[in-house]
Amino acid sequence: MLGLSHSYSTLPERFFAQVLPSRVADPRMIKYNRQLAAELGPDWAALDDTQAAAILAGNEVPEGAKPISMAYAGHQFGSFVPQLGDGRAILLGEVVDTKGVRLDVQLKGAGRTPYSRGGDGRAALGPVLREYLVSEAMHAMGIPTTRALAAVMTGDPVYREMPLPGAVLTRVARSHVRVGTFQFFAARGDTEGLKALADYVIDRLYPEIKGTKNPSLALLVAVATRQAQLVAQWLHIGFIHGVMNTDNSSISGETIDFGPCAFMEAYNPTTVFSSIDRGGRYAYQNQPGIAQWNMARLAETLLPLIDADIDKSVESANQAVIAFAETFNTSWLAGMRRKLGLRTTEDEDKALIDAFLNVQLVNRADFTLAFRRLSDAAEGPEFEGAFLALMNEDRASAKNWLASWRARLSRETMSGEARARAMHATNPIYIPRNHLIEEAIQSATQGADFSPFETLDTVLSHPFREDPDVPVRYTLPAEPNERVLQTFCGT
Ligand SMILES: Nc1ncnc2c1ncn2[C@@H]1O[C@H](COP(=O)(O)OP(=O)(O)OP(=O)(O)O)[C@@H](O)[C@H]1O
Ligand SMILES: [Mg+2]
Repeated sequence: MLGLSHSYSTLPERFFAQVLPSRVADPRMIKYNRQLAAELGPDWAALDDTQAAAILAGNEVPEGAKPISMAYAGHQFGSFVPQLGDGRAILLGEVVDTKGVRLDVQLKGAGRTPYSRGGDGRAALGPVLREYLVSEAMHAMGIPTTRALAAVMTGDPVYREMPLPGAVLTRVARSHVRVGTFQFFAARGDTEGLKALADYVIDRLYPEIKGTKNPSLALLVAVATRQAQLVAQWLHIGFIHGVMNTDNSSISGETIDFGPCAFMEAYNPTTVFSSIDRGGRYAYQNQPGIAQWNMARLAETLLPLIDADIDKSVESANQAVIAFAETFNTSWLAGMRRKLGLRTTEDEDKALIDAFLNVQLVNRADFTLAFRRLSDAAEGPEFEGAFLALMNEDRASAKNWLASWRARLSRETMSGEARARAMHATNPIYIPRNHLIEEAIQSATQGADFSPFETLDTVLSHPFREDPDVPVRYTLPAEPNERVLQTFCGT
């Protein structure tokens, strides 16, 4: 008994399709996330790898499961597609975890569904490993995200440009409802459906809103707030989502869909990796604007629920969308102050931060290491060596900036040691660097060797604690010959 329950399938039938996972040839566990399994409950923790593989590859439908795929729509690269839905994802059910939080347990890559359109319903091993590693790394860095409970090999090939090993990822989320789920009903003029969906997510994700004067407006404000905070956190660690379509924008405010995501190394705000993002729509610096655009699309769907008077509705919704910018700016600035070791606030801090980013830009410095080695330097000027070694193009600019930073620090009361500790707890040393992920994927795909994946997963589980036993290459940007210039959408 895995304690599966089913709140989403109490919604009207048009919200989802009942569908069973397709059988696979030879399920084999790559990695069962036992820590997360324990959070789901003792029955999940008690599964051995073979039992878990059979269930999480979809071959054995556990007692109490009622598998469904969810309907949704979405704007993809700005164009509206009225009918998407889980084309390869199947929700086994929900579990109330040991902390009392209701979580979706969903198989991604579990076979065709009524929403598959032309697709095969499957996932290749590479994207499954990428999603596992990056989503768990995000979690370890304290960023709201879907989690990875398991990666299982199916024993069946999937055909992309070539045959590749197939795999299934088990994803755990506070909810898989997306902006695109609201759009699905709005596009059909289905106000009743919208109301039922809004009530559902308020009940499950935003219970504090229940009983307020205008719950639909409060919902918009709450989602926009979480999205603004989320994207600020992405920018703080150099994360580029890569495919911020409205169907990949979560109502719970979790990071979802790690298809073409990647981390920026040398700081450059125009960085793009995704092979399908040719216009750079989802570049690093565009992410807040795009998230706000996505919130405008959510706002449009909620208009009929906000006020019977459409003008009033538009006015309130507009304000909520405009407020996104302020929430984002506040979150971004607060996080950047933490990254610089500042506790107090001064008006010129934004300029100090921008100047630091500019020093990184002109020096083509690694964004992650620049902040980490600055954290080391917080102990005192004698620890500046490693920081300055990153600044090879215009070291004078880095030295000047350090002087202005130290002048700013002199107006704070924290000791250098305490500041270094605080900065080390917010500036990661280990991030999922693209070439390390690629290396893990290559050796798993080509040589069935999962040890680089295992090692990387372990290293990424302690992003803020530098471990002298971990080889230094896990902290370094790619060498020119290792550089990954593109990531490919995981379909
Ligand atoms: N191999 C596939 N077979 C069928 N449908 C697919 C496949 N890959 C993607 N899709 C569908 O195409 C749409 C957009 O794909 P996208 O890459 O955003 O999603 P995804 O990575 O499958 O899923 P998610 O957003 O759930 O992480 C979704 O409706 C998705 O279910
Ligand atoms: Mg998606």
